[in-house]
Amino acid sequence: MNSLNSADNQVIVQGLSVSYFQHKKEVPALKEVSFAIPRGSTCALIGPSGCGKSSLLYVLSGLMRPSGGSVMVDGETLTAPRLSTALILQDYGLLPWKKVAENVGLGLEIRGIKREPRLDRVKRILQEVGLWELRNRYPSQLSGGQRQRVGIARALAQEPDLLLMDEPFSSLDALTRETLQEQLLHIWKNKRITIVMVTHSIEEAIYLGQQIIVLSGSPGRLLEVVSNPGVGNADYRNTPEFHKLSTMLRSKLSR
Ligand SMILES: Nc1ncnc2c1ncn2[C@@H]1O[C@H](COP(=O)(O)OP(=O)(O)OP(=O)(O)O)[C@@H](O)[C@H]1O
Repeated sequence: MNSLNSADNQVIVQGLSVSYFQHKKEVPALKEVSFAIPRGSTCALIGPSGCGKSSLLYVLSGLMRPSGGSVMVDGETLTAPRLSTALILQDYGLLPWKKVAENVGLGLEIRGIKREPRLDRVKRILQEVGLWELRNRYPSQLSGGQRQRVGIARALAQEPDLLLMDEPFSSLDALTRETLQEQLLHIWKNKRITIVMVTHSIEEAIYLGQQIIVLSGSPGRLLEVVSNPGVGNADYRNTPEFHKLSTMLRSKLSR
């Protein structure tokens, strides 16, 4: 694991605990978790259902406050959402009454970016993710994979330096999922933004996460930070290294 204090880290999580309150009773979701995420790297969060992966992502987004410990992003303690952090939720959060291009430009509109530069940026992003032809469709007229790409395009339109994704490809069929995983790697290689994703899939975590944060069962504690330098290598899925990691993570999570 890289040093928690290194200036190369964009995100530093230290002694982080998260609790919910139900009927005035504290329900711990995460307990004293510490790790760091280097700038421009990819990180996958895995662990059993209910171990606090989504809660951790919400805290990293600044939308949820921890009950203990701290999160630093770019050297500053996070106390509110940052403009350059984008969060993609499981249902993509698209507005059904707005067309693809309007959905992608939504965040920019909310931030008061003028029509002309906004439309320029939306066009560029839609072309980048191969959605320009579909710009006038409504979300209901798209496939699940296309909808997910609109969600990604909307996040990229913000020009984030930190992209947080909660199980981004979980509802997609295997082939569409692999295509989008490739596309995400392509975006990451071009833009070198920091990407943190929650996933239930061990294979997805290995394919996409240069660092894999493994959490134990509820309340989630840090079990291990696995370094995975093969991410982005050609044909990584078919390498012995990939299969070895997959066996290792499977055995860790089944204990
Ligand atoms: N709003 C809430 N109120 C009370 N408890 C909650 C709330 N949201 C989540 N929890 C609890 O906190 C714990 C962590 O939930 P979280 O959704 O972060 O886990 P997760 O690892 O993302 O789960 P999954 O893999 O099933 O999506 C769970 O025990 C869950 O029941």
